[in-house]
Amino acid sequence: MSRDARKTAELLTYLSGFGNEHSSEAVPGALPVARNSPQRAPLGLYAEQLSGTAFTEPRAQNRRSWLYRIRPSAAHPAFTRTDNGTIRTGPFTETVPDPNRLRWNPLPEPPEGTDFLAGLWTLGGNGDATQRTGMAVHLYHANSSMDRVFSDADGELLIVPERGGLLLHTEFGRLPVEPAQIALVPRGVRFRAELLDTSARGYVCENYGAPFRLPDLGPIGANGLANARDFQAPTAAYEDVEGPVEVVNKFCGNLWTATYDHSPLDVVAWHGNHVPYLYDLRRFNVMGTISYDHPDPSIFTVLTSPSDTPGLAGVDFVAFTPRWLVGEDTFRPPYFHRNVMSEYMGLIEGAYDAKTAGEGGFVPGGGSLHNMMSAHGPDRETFDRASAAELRPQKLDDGLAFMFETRWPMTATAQAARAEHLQQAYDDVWSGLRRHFRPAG
Ligand SMILES: O=C(O)Cc1cc(O)ccc1O
Ligand SMILES: [Fe+2]
Repeated sequence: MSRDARKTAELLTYLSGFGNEHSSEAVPGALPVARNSPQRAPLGLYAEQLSGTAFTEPRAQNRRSWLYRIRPSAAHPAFTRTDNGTIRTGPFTETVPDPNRLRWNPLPEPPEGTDFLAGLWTLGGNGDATQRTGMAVHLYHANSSMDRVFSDADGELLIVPERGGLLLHTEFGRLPVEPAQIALVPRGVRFRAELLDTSARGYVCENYGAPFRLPDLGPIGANGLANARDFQAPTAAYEDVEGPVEVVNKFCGNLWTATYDHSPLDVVAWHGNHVPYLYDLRRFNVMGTISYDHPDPSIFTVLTSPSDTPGLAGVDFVAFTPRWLVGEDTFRPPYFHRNVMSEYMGLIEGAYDAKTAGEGGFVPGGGSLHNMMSAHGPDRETFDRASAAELRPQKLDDGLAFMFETRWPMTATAQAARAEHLQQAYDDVWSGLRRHFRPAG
Protein backbone atom coordinates (compact mmCIF):
# COMPACT_ATOMS: atom_id res chain seq x y z
CA MET A 1 0.00 0.00 0.00
CA SER A 2 2.54 2.58 1.11
CA ARG A 3 5.07 1.41 -1.53
CA ASP A 4 2.52 2.09 -4.28
CA ALA A 5 1.75 5.45 -2.73
CA ARG A 6 5.45 6.34 -2.69
CA LYS A 7 5.78 5.37 -6.35
CA THR A 8 2.76 7.52 -7.21
CA ALA A 9 4.23 10.40 -5.21
CA GLU A 10 7.56 10.23 -7.07
CA LEU A 11 5.87 10.71 -10.44
CA LEU A 12 3.80 13.74 -9.50
CA THR A 13 4.27 17.14 -11.06
CA TYR A 14 3.22 20.45 -9.59
CA LEU A 15 2.25 23.99 -10.43
CA SER A 16 4.44 26.57 -8.82
CA GLY A 17 3.43 29.80 -7.06
CA PHE A 18 1.28 31.13 -4.23
CA GLY A 19 -2.24 32.44 -4.89
CA ASN A 20 -1.82 32.07 -8.64
CA GLU A 21 -4.57 31.62 -11.18
CA HIS A 22 -3.48 28.06 -11.91
CA SER A 23 -5.08 25.71 -14.37
CA SER A 24 -4.66 22.00 -14.97
CA GLU A 25 -6.31 19.26 -17.00
CA ALA A 26 -5.85 15.51 -16.55
CA VAL A 27 -7.34 14.94 -20.01
CA PRO A 28 -6.40 17.38 -22.77
CA GLY A 29 -9.30 19.57 -23.80
CA ALA A 30 -11.20 19.20 -20.52
CA LEU A 31 -10.95 22.91 -19.69
CA PRO A 32 -13.31 25.21 -21.56
CA VAL A 33 -11.62 28.06 -23.39
CA ALA A 34 -12.55 31.68 -22.68
CA ARG A 35 -15.56 30.93 -20.51
CA ASN A 36 -16.18 29.10 -17.24
CA SER A 37 -19.59 27.65 -17.84
CA PRO A 38 -20.30 26.86 -21.49
CA GLN A 39 -23.68 25.52 -22.48
CA ARG A 40 -22.10 22.07 -22.57
CA ALA A 41 -18.75 21.71 -20.82
CA PRO A 42 -16.04 19.79 -22.72
CA LEU A 43 -15.91 15.98 -22.63
CA GLY A 44 -19.37 15.79 -21.03
CA LEU A 45 -18.09 17.16 -17.73
CA TYR A 46 -20.09 19.26 -15.28
CA ALA A 47 -18.82 22.78 -14.52
CA GLU A 48 -18.91 23.88 -10.87
CA GLN A 49 -17.54 26.84 -8.93
CA LEU A 50 -16.05 26.50 -5.44
CA SER A 51 -15.93 29.84 -3.63
CA GLY A 52 -13.49 30.21 -0.74
CA THR A 53 -14.21 33.93 -0.28
CA ALA A 54 -17.39 35.96 -0.82
CA PHE A 55 -17.98 36.76 -4.50
CA THR A 56 -17.43 40.41 -3.70
CA GLU A 57 -14.17 40.32 -1.74
CA PRO A 58 -11.41 42.48 -3.23
CA ARG A 59 -9.66 40.91 -6.18
CA ALA A 60 -6.38 40.59 -4.24
CA GLN A 61 -8.06 38.40 -1.62
CA ASN A 62 -10.66 36.68 -3.75
CA ARG A 63 -10.34 32.87 -3.82
CA ARG A 64 -12.38 30.64 -6.04
CA SER A 65 -11.86 27.75 -8.43
CA TRP A 66 -13.80 26.21 -11.29
CA LEU A 67 -13.95 22.43 -11.30
CA TYR A 68 -14.85 20.25 -14.29
CA ARG A 69 -16.05 16.95 -12.94
CA ILE A 70 -17.72 13.70 -13.87
CA ARG A 71 -20.69 14.43 -11.59
CA PRO A 72 -21.63 17.71 -9.93
CA SER A 73 -21.05 17.86 -6.16
CA ALA A 74 -24.79 18.44 -5.75
CA ALA A 75 -25.48 14.81 -6.70
CA HIS A 76 -25.38 13.30 -3.23
CA PRO A 77 -27.84 11.85 -0.73
CA ALA A 78 -28.65 13.51 2.61
CA PHE A 79 -25.94 13.77 5.26
CA THR A 80 -26.68 12.33 8.67
CA ARG A 81 -24.86 13.02 11.94
CA THR A 82 -21.99 10.78 12.88
CA ASP A 83 -19.79 10.60 15.96
CA ASN A 84 -17.40 13.55 16.30
CA GLY A 85 -14.82 11.18 17.82
CA THR A 86 -11.99 13.26 19.29
CA ILE A 87 -12.64 16.31 17.10
CA ARG A 88 -13.86 19.50 18.80
CA THR A 89 -14.70 22.93 17.39
CA GLY A 90 -14.90 26.52 18.58
CA PRO A 91 -16.56 27.90 20.63
CA PHE A 92 -14.45 25.90 23.08
CA THR A 93 -16.39 25.66 26.34
CA GLU A 94 -15.41 22.30 27.85
CA THR A 95 -12.85 23.95 30.16
CA VAL A 96 -12.06 27.53 31.15
CA PRO A 97 -9.14 29.36 29.50
CA ASP A 98 -6.07 28.60 31.59
CA PRO A 99 -3.33 31.15 32.35
CA ASN A 100 -0.90 28.34 33.20
CA ARG A 101 1.87 27.26 30.89
CA LEU A 102 0.89 23.85 29.53
CA ARG A 103 2.99 21.25 27.78
CA TRP A 104 2.11 17.87 26.34
CA ASN A 105 4.06 14.77 25.35
CA PRO A 106 3.15 13.19 22.00
CA LEU A 107 -0.20 11.49 21.55
CA PRO A 108 -0.26 7.83 22.58
CA GLU A 109 -0.43 5.09 19.93
CA PRO A 110 -3.87 4.87 18.34
CA PRO A 111 -5.78 1.59 18.03
CA GLU A 112 -5.15 -0.46 14.86
CA GLY A 113 -7.12 0.79 11.88
CA THR A 114 -7.10 4.49 12.83
CA ASP A 115 -7.16 6.67 9.74
CA PHE A 116 -6.21 10.36 9.53
CA LEU A 117 -9.76 11.49 10.29
CA ALA A 118 -10.30 9.13 13.22
CA GLY A 119 -6.81 10.03 14.43
CA LEU A 120 -7.55 13.76 14.64
CA TRP A 121 -7.50 14.83 18.29
CA THR A 122 -8.36 18.38 19.16
CA LEU A 123 -6.14 20.08 21.73
CA GLY A 124 -8.01 23.37 21.88
CA GLY A 125 -8.57 26.62 20.11
CA ASN A 126 -10.53 29.83 20.05
CA GLY A 127 -13.21 31.73 18.18
CA ASP A 128 -16.32 30.32 16.64
CA ALA A 129 -16.46 28.28 13.46
CA THR A 130 -19.97 29.57 12.68
CA GLN A 131 -18.60 33.14 12.76
CA ARG A 132 -15.60 32.17 10.64
CA THR A 133 -13.22 33.49 13.30
CA GLY A 134 -10.57 31.70 15.29
CA MET A 135 -8.74 28.44 14.98
CA ALA A 136 -8.26 25.00 16.41
CA VAL A 137 -5.11 23.04 17.15
CA HIS A 138 -5.40 19.35 16.39
CA LEU A 139 -2.88 16.55 16.57
CA TYR A 140 -3.18 13.40 14.51
CA HIS A 141 -1.82 9.92 14.81
CA ALA A 142 -2.89 7.42 12.16
CA ASN A 143 -1.87 3.90 11.22
CA SER A 144 -4.26 3.29 8.36
CA SER A 145 -5.06 5.01 5.07
CA MET A 146 -8.47 6.61 4.63
CA ASP A 147 -10.87 4.73 2.42
CA ARG A 148 -13.37 7.53 2.95
CA VAL A 149 -13.31 11.14 1.89
CA PHE A 150 -13.34 14.18 4.17
CA SER A 151 -14.11 17.84 3.71
CA ASP A 152 -14.10 20.65 6.24
CA ALA A 153 -16.62 23.45 5.77
CA ASP A 154 -15.41 25.06 9.01
CA GLY A 155 -11.98 26.07 7.82
CA GLU A 156 -8.82 25.37 5.94
CA LEU A 157 -6.48 22.67 7.26
CA LEU A 158 -2.79 23.41 7.60
CA ILE A 159 -1.17 19.99 8.01
CA VAL A 160 2.26 19.82 9.66
CA PRO A 161 3.60 16.24 9.61
CA GLU A 162 6.04 15.30 12.32
CA ARG A 163 6.47 11.58 11.62
CA GLY A 164 5.55 9.65 8.47
CA GLY A 165 4.30 11.06 5.19
CA LEU A 166 0.79 11.45 3.82
CA LEU A 167 -0.34 11.30 0.23
CA LEU A 168 -3.31 13.64 0.02
CA HIS A 169 -5.72 12.71 -2.74
CA THR A 170 -7.67 15.93 -3.24
CA GLU A 171 -10.27 17.12 -5.71
CA PHE A 172 -7.44 19.09 -7.36
CA GLY A 173 -4.95 16.22 -7.57
CA ARG A 174 -2.43 14.56 -5.32
CA LEU A 175 0.02 16.10 -2.87
CA PRO A 176 2.53 14.06 -0.86
CA VAL A 177 3.56 15.77 2.38
CA GLU A 178 6.41 14.64 4.60
CA PRO A 179 7.93 15.89 7.86
CA ALA A 180 9.61 19.30 7.27
CA GLN A 181 6.94 20.09 4.68
CA ILE A 182 3.46 21.51 5.17
CA ALA A 183 0.29 21.04 3.16
CA LEU A 184 -2.81 23.17 3.09
CA VAL A 185 -6.27 21.89 2.19
CA PRO A 186 -8.62 24.83 1.59
CA ARG A 187 -12.03 25.11 3.17
CA GLY A 188 -14.52 22.71 1.64
CA VAL A 189 -12.04 20.81 -0.53
CA ARG A 190 -12.58 17.06 -0.37
CA PHE A 191 -9.63 14.75 0.17
CA ARG A 192 -8.49 11.48 1.59
CA ALA A 193 -5.13 10.86 3.24
CA GLU A 194 -3.18 7.75 2.28
CA LEU A 195 -0.21 6.79 4.45
CA LEU A 196 3.23 6.88 2.85
CA ASP A 197 4.68 4.99 5.83
CA THR A 198 3.27 2.55 8.37
CA SER A 199 2.04 5.38 10.55
CA ALA A 200 1.75 9.14 10.46
CA ARG A 201 1.80 11.73 13.20
CA GLY A 202 1.65 15.50 13.21
CA TYR A 203 -0.21 18.70 13.85
CA VAL A 204 -3.09 20.51 12.14
CA CYS A 205 -4.11 24.15 12.40
CA GLU A 206 -7.75 24.44 11.41
CA ASN A 207 -8.20 28.06 10.47
CA TYR A 208 -11.80 29.25 10.63
CA GLY A 209 -10.78 32.78 9.54
CA ALA A 210 -9.50 34.38 6.37
CA PRO A 211 -7.39 32.08 4.19
CA PHE A 212 -3.70 31.99 4.98
CA ARG A 213 -1.62 34.23 2.76
CA LEU A 214 1.99 35.27 2.54
CA PRO A 215 2.92 38.09 4.92
CA ASP A 216 3.85 41.49 3.50
CA LEU A 217 7.59 41.98 3.41
CA GLY A 218 7.83 45.71 4.17
CA PRO A 219 11.45 46.88 4.32
CA ILE A 220 12.68 43.30 3.73
CA GLY A 221 11.95 44.02 0.08
CA ALA A 222 10.54 42.00 -2.77
CA ASN A 223 12.06 38.62 -1.80
CA GLY A 224 12.58 36.53 1.27
CA LEU A 225 10.87 34.50 3.98
CA ALA A 226 8.67 31.95 2.17
CA ASN A 227 9.11 32.77 -1.51
CA ALA A 228 5.91 32.49 -3.54
CA ARG A 229 7.45 30.31 -6.24
CA ASP A 230 8.26 27.56 -3.74
CA PHE A 231 4.60 26.78 -3.10
CA GLN A 232 3.35 23.83 -5.12
CA ALA A 233 -0.21 23.11 -6.18
CA PRO A 234 -1.22 19.69 -7.53
CA THR A 235 -1.94 18.91 -11.15
CA ALA A 236 -5.39 17.54 -11.95
CA ALA A 237 -5.94 13.81 -11.30
CA TYR A 238 -9.29 12.12 -10.94
CA GLU A 239 -10.80 8.92 -9.65
CA ASP A 240 -13.48 7.41 -11.88
CA VAL A 241 -15.06 5.23 -9.21
CA GLU A 242 -18.67 4.09 -9.37
CA GLY A 243 -19.79 2.45 -6.16
CA PRO A 244 -20.31 3.35 -2.53
CA VAL A 245 -17.91 5.94 -1.11
CA GLU A 246 -18.32 7.40 2.37
CA VAL A 247 -17.98 11.17 2.48
CA VAL A 248 -17.60 12.89 5.85
CA ASN A 249 -18.36 16.58 6.09
CA LYS A 250 -17.33 18.70 9.07
CA PHE A 251 -19.92 21.43 9.37
CA CYS A 252 -20.24 23.95 12.23
CA GLY A 253 -18.48 21.64 14.63
CA ASN A 254 -20.16 18.34 13.83
CA LEU A 255 -19.30 15.47 11.54
CA TRP A 256 -21.93 14.45 8.99
CA THR A 257 -21.73 11.45 6.73
CA ALA A 258 -23.28 10.33 3.45
CA THR A 259 -22.64 7.38 1.22
CA TYR A 260 -22.21 8.56 -2.35
CA ASP A 261 -22.62 6.21 -5.33
CA HIS A 262 -19.35 7.53 -6.79
CA SER A 263 -16.09 9.11 -5.69
CA PRO A 264 -16.30 12.90 -5.38
CA LEU A 265 -12.60 13.06 -6.27
CA ASP A 266 -13.75 13.06 -9.89
CA VAL A 267 -12.40 16.42 -11.07
CA VAL A 268 -10.85 16.03 -14.52
CA ALA A 269 -9.72 19.65 -14.90
CA TRP A 270 -9.76 22.84 -12.87
CA HIS A 271 -8.63 26.41 -12.83
CA GLY A 272 -8.50 29.01 -10.09
CA ASN A 273 -6.74 30.09 -6.93
CA HIS A 274 -8.69 28.28 -4.18
CA VAL A 275 -6.34 25.31 -4.33
CA PRO A 276 -4.43 22.96 -2.04
CA TYR A 277 -0.70 23.54 -1.78
CA LEU A 278 2.53 22.14 -0.46
CA TYR A 279 5.58 23.99 0.93
CA ASP A 280 8.94 22.69 2.08
CA LEU A 281 10.01 24.50 5.24
CA ARG A 282 13.67 23.90 4.33
CA ARG A 283 13.17 26.44 1.53
CA PHE A 284 12.34 29.21 4.01
CA ASN A 285 14.67 32.16 3.50
CA VAL A 286 15.43 33.06 7.10
CA MET A 287 16.01 36.67 8.10
CA GLY A 288 17.59 37.59 11.41
CA THR A 289 19.90 39.97 13.16
CA ILE A 290 23.40 40.55 11.86
CA SER A 291 24.14 43.00 14.66
CA TYR A 292 22.57 42.46 18.07
CA ASP A 293 19.43 41.37 19.94
CA HIS A 294 17.05 38.53 19.29
CA PRO A 295 14.43 39.59 16.71
CA ASP A 296 10.75 39.03 17.42
CA PRO A 297 9.62 35.71 15.91
CA SER A 298 7.26 37.46 13.49
CA ILE A 299 10.35 37.58 11.26
CA PHE A 300 9.83 33.81 10.82
CA THR A 301 6.20 34.06 9.62
CA VAL A 302 5.52 31.60 6.82
CA LEU A 303 1.79 32.26 6.43
CA THR A 304 -0.64 34.65 8.06
CA SER A 305 -4.40 34.75 8.36
CA PRO A 306 -5.17 38.43 8.78
CA SER A 307 -8.06 39.78 10.83
CA ASP A 308 -9.97 43.00 10.25
CA THR A 309 -7.30 44.91 12.22
CA PRO A 310 -4.11 45.53 10.20
CA GLY A 311 -1.12 43.68 11.66
CA LEU A 312 -3.23 41.62 14.05
CA ALA A 313 -3.43 38.05 12.77
CA GLY A 314 -6.24 35.64 13.50
CA VAL A 315 -3.41 33.14 13.33
CA ASP A 316 0.17 33.14 12.09
CA PHE A 317 2.13 30.06 11.14
CA VAL A 318 5.73 30.66 12.19
CA ALA A 319 8.63 28.26 11.56
CA PHE A 320 11.95 28.09 13.39
CA THR A 321 14.17 26.68 10.67
CA PRO A 322 17.96 26.20 10.64
CA ARG A 323 19.86 29.49 10.70
CA TRP A 324 23.01 31.19 11.85
CA LEU A 325 23.14 33.07 15.14
CA VAL A 326 25.70 35.87 15.10
CA GLY A 327 24.27 38.53 17.47
CA GLU A 328 26.98 40.32 19.44
CA ASP A 329 26.55 40.92 23.16
CA THR A 330 23.19 39.22 22.84
CA PHE A 331 21.22 36.63 24.76
CA ARG A 332 20.65 34.53 21.67
CA PRO A 333 17.77 32.13 22.49
CA PRO A 334 14.20 33.44 22.74
CA TYR A 335 13.91 36.04 25.49
CA PHE A 336 11.69 35.99 28.58
CA HIS A 337 8.38 37.50 27.64
CA ARG A 338 4.66 37.89 28.09
CA ASN A 339 2.63 38.25 24.93
CA VAL A 340 -0.88 39.52 24.23
CA MET A 341 -0.98 36.88 21.48
CA SER A 342 -1.32 33.22 22.44
CA GLU A 343 1.32 30.75 21.35
CA TYR A 344 0.97 27.05 20.60
CA MET A 345 4.33 25.50 19.74
CA GLY A 346 5.17 22.14 18.24
CA LEU A 347 8.40 20.39 17.37
CA ILE A 348 8.94 18.55 14.08
CA GLU A 349 12.45 17.33 14.76
CA GLY A 350 15.45 17.74 17.03
CA ALA A 351 15.46 20.38 19.71
CA TYR A 352 14.31 23.99 20.21
CA ASP A 353 16.81 26.56 21.37
CA ALA A 354 14.76 27.86 24.32
CA LYS A 355 13.98 24.46 25.78
CA THR A 356 15.86 21.50 27.09
CA ALA A 357 15.45 18.48 24.82
CA GLY A 358 14.82 14.90 25.84
CA GLU A 359 12.23 12.96 27.74
CA GLY A 360 9.97 15.10 29.89
CA GLY A 361 11.07 18.17 27.93
CA PHE A 362 9.89 19.73 24.66
CA VAL A 363 9.98 16.72 22.37
CA PRO A 364 9.05 16.08 18.72
CA GLY A 365 5.32 15.38 18.53
CA GLY A 366 4.73 17.23 21.80
CA GLY A 367 3.52 20.78 22.15
CA SER A 368 3.23 23.73 24.48
CA LEU A 369 0.55 26.34 25.02
CA HIS A 370 1.56 29.73 26.38
CA ASN A 371 -1.69 31.66 26.51
CA MET A 372 -2.16 35.43 26.47
CA MET A 373 0.21 37.16 28.95
CA SER A 374 1.53 33.92 30.43
CA ALA A 375 5.17 34.40 31.35
CA HIS A 376 7.55 32.11 29.49
CA GLY A 377 10.86 31.97 27.71
CA PRO A 378 14.11 30.07 28.11
CA ASP A 379 14.10 27.39 30.75
CA ARG A 380 16.65 27.46 33.55
CA GLU A 381 19.21 25.31 31.80
CA THR A 382 18.95 27.34 28.61
CA PHE A 383 19.29 30.62 30.52
CA ASP A 384 22.38 29.46 32.39
CA ARG A 385 24.00 28.09 29.25
CA ALA A 386 23.22 31.00 26.93
CA SER A 387 24.17 33.74 29.37
CA ALA A 388 27.60 32.16 29.80
CA ALA A 389 28.18 31.05 26.19
CA GLU A 390 31.07 32.29 24.12
CA LEU A 391 29.45 34.30 21.30
CA ARG A 392 30.99 32.87 18.16
CA PRO A 393 28.89 32.61 15.00
CA GLN A 394 26.82 29.51 15.61
CA LYS A 395 24.80 27.40 13.18
CA LEU A 396 21.50 26.38 14.70
CA ASP A 397 20.69 23.30 12.65
CA ASP A 398 19.56 20.60 15.01
CA GLY A 399 15.87 21.29 15.11
CA LEU A 400 12.68 22.33 13.37
CA ALA A 401 9.98 23.92 15.52
CA PHE A 402 6.89 25.92 14.68
CA MET A 403 4.28 28.12 16.30
CA PHE A 404 0.60 28.78 15.71
CA GLU A 405 0.30 32.29 17.15
CA THR A 406 -3.20 33.67 17.54
CA ARG A 407 -4.84 36.88 18.68
CA TRP A 408 -7.26 35.15 21.06
CA PRO A 409 -6.49 32.95 24.06
CA MET A 410 -6.96 29.26 23.42
CA THR A 411 -9.14 27.04 25.57
CA ALA A 412 -8.09 23.43 25.93
CA THR A 413 -10.55 20.64 25.23
CA ALA A 414 -11.47 18.40 28.17
CA GLN A 415 -9.45 15.55 26.64
CA ALA A 416 -6.35 17.81 26.44
CA ALA A 417 -6.77 19.29 29.93
CA ARG A 418 -7.11 15.81 31.44
CA ALA A 419 -4.71 13.97 29.18
CA GLU A 420 -2.24 11.58 30.69
CA HIS A 421 0.34 13.00 28.33
CA LEU A 422 -0.08 16.51 29.80
CA GLN A 423 3.16 17.22 31.65
CA GLN A 424 2.41 17.83 35.32
CA ALA A 425 5.60 19.60 36.29
CA TYR A 426 6.12 21.98 33.37
CA ASP A 427 6.41 25.02 35.68
CA ASP A 428 9.54 23.49 37.19
CA VAL A 429 11.58 24.27 34.08
CA TRP A 430 11.62 27.88 35.29
CA SER A 431 12.20 27.12 38.96
CA GLY A 432 15.66 27.63 40.38
CA LEU A 433 16.38 30.68 38.20
CA ARG A 434 18.70 32.20 40.77
CA ARG A 435 18.87 35.87 41.71
CA HIS A 436 21.97 37.61 40.37
CA PHE A 437 21.03 41.16 41.36
CA ARG A 438 23.91 43.18 42.71
CA PRO A 439 22.76 46.78 43.40
CA ALA A 440 26.35 47.92 43.52
CA GLY A 441 27.04 46.50 40.03
O1 LIG B 1 9.58 30.25 22.26
C1 LIG B 1 8.63 31.04 22.17
O2 LIG B 1 7.99 31.42 23.14
C2 LIG B 1 8.34 31.63 20.80
C3 LIG B 1 9.16 32.81 20.60
C4 LIG B 1 10.34 32.72 19.91
C5 LIG B 1 11.16 33.83 19.79
O3 LIG B 1 12.25 33.71 19.05
C6 LIG B 1 10.82 35.02 20.40
C7 LIG B 1 9.62 35.13 21.07
C8 LIG B 1 8.79 34.03 21.18
O4 LIG B 1 7.58 34.09 21.73
FE1 LIG C 1 6.78 33.00 23.23
